[in-house]
Amino acid sequence: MKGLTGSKRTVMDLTSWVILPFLFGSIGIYGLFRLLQRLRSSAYVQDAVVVITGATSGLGKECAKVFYKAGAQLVLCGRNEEGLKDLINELCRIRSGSIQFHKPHMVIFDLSDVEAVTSAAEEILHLVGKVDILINNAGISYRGNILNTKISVDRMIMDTNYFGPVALTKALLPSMIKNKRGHVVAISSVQGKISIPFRSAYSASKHATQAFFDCLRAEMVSHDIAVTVISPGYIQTNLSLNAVTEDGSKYGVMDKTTAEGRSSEEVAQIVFRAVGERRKDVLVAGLVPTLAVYLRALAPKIFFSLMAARAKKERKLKNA
Ligand SMILES: NC(=O)C1=CN([C@@H]2O[C@H](COP(=O)(O)OP(=O)(O)OC[C@H]3O[C@@H](n4cnc5c(N)ncnc54)[C@H](OP(=O)(O)O)[C@@H]3O)[C@@H](O)[C@H]2O)C=CC1
Ligand SMILES: CCCCCCCCCCCCCCCC(=O)OCC(=O)COP(=O)(O)O
Repeated sequence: MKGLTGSKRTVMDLTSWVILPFLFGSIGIYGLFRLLQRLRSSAYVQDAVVVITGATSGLGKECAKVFYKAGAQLVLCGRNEEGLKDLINELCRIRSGSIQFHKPHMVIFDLSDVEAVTSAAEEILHLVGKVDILINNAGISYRGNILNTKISVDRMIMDTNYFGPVALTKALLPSMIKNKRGHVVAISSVQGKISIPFRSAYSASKHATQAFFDCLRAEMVSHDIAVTVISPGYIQTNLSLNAVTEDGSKYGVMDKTTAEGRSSEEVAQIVFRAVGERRKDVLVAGLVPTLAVYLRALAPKIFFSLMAARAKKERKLKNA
């Protein structure tokens, strides 16, 4: 320390005795906090009966893998029997460490058919007796101009993305309440918080989803049933390929936005953590979509002008 001036020595003393211990201490406490949170999440999911809709592809399939590896008893739902069988075979090939795995069940039904949904709920309860966590993930997107879109297309999107999950949730809630344990998850979208041009039916279905499950959360507090709404931005899945157009035909294009989205593995991990932490509302988006959500709430006039400009630009590109 010879040759150091008094003020330099004070700065060094402050760094070694106050700032560094505080920094390392904080990192250590944060690390411990995260570890405890992870252990709590794992304990919450282990041996829990988890129903996942839309498990045949994309985010649903990845959620199935994450929850299976955490020891959940899965009920995988979808329309495609072969796809579900392949997934079950893939899961059963995963080697177990210390966690006891459960062989998944599958239930096949079309979410856009409310009667089929009600029978499926009965089948689920018959198979596993109870449901601890319901993940309403299945969904379909849309591309089109409101003026040219058949009302049957609007209905089909609402049936699949809104009425189907609502019917399934209503059919399973009484058993959750009876068991005094339950958690309902809705996979919505950034488009459940803001509407963008040429997505009317999809965006409307996701806004309705947000509203319904926000209401459910409040009504279920007295029954101790948790409700989580997750609103992701673009994810690399088949969503745009499977989207429907104005006349109900398949869009069949892998959009650049979808291809450049987050990986479904990453989003499935976020879903897992959000469920384990009993989060209420989770926006999984980058800076621009997040700012757009705030802009819609705080300065709607600016947001509407931006959307009008976006519609004009997209229309021009289409007609070019
Ligand atoms: N990809 C993205 O950019 C984003 C996706 N999301 C949401 O994530 C969720 C999952 O979509 P994602 O994985 O991306 O897309 P995918 O198209 O890859 O998966 C959609 C799943 O929903 C199922 N499904 C569709 N229609 C029905 C129906 N009528 N009855 C039963 N199941 C049906 C599909 O089953 P089948 O194999 O039978 O067609 C499939 O398993 C959706 O709710 C979507 O809105 C939210 C934000 C962004
Ligand atoms: C203060 C600066 C604010 C800047 C705001 C600018 C407004 C920019 C608009 C951003 C729009 C983001 C849209 C994101 C949409 C999205 O992530 O959707 C997820 C999906 O569900 C995808 O479905 P799709 O079928 O549309 O591929």
